[in-house]
Amino acid sequence: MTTLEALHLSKDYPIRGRGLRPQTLKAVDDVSLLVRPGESVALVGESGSGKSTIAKMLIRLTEPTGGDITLDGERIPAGRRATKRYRKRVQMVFQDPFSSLNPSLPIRHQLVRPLRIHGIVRTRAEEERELRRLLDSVNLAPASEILAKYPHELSGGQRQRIAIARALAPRPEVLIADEPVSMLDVSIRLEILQLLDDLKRERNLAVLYITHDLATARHFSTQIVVMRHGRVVERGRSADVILDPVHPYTQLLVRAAPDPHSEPFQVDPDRHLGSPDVLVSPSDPGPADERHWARAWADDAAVAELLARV
Ligand SMILES: Nc1ncnc2c1ncn2[C@@H]1O[C@H](COP(=O)(O)OP(=O)(O)OP(=O)(O)O)[C@@H](O)[C@H]1O
Repeated sequence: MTTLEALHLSKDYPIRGRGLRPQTLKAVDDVSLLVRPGESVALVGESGSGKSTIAKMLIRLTEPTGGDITLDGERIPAGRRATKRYRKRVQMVFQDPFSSLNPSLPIRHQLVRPLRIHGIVRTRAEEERELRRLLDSVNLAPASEILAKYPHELSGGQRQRIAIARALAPRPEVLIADEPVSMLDVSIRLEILQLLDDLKRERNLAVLYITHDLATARHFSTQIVVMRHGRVVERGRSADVILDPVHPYTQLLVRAAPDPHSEPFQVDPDRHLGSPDVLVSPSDPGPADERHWARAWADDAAVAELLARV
């Protein structure tokens, strides 16, 4: 199975400065990461710290300014074919299931496409079998009903399950999950994170989990990497980073995190996750306004469309 490694990754964006001279923003500055099979690494940090830029570089949507990305120690050559082979192995789950699925296509179409593009199925019979297997793996049933639906006919949680099934379709070895539950209702966030965790174990996936949420980062990840202003300020075993943070910024994040022991946190009573800190704060940002959806749709849909093609 596959280990994903980022070595001294950096990304500069040109920005308009005050003077005439062009300036650059170091969105990511010398970041190294290692994600092993069967392991989840959480990338945490405040908004603008560079987490999504790292995800975009790792899925090869953005070219790094410097550094390398390797799979099992091998650098990925440039070019469309190599990118397609890479994306068969490294898949992404986006933040917003309301926008990452094409609203005008039935679910069947959205799942069949990656199966065909990556040569997973050859015959109609194989296609049907694989579609059912995919839906089964994300706990969605009955298959024939779900496959005939359009995204707007599904709930947010169901849509994110479909997005996860689509990411699993090429049978990837690495999954990048960029804030996979932050747009969902608080009541279903844990279910989706638990699903990702189960899939990681069953399929020995290497998972990079990008989040603002320290509690779920700790519970669902082996390692936590803390970013600030494009740089890694602290990393280590999840429990160590949360319980004994060394860097003042991590200490601040931990102090600012909602207290999982105080009301009104919610937990799914049917799940015994073994840790009181796997709770979700209802004060987290919920669904945003209409304009936000429109903007988010434009972004995520374009990216998901691009990934489906290559
Ligand atoms: N295409 C771009 N052009 C210029 N600047 C960009 C671009 N994309 C991101 N940035 C800047 O890079 C920095 C890092 O952004 P990034 O989206 O990676 O942060 P983030 O940690 O993922 O934030 P969030 O949690 O809000 O998604 C920010 O200052 C952002 O404004």
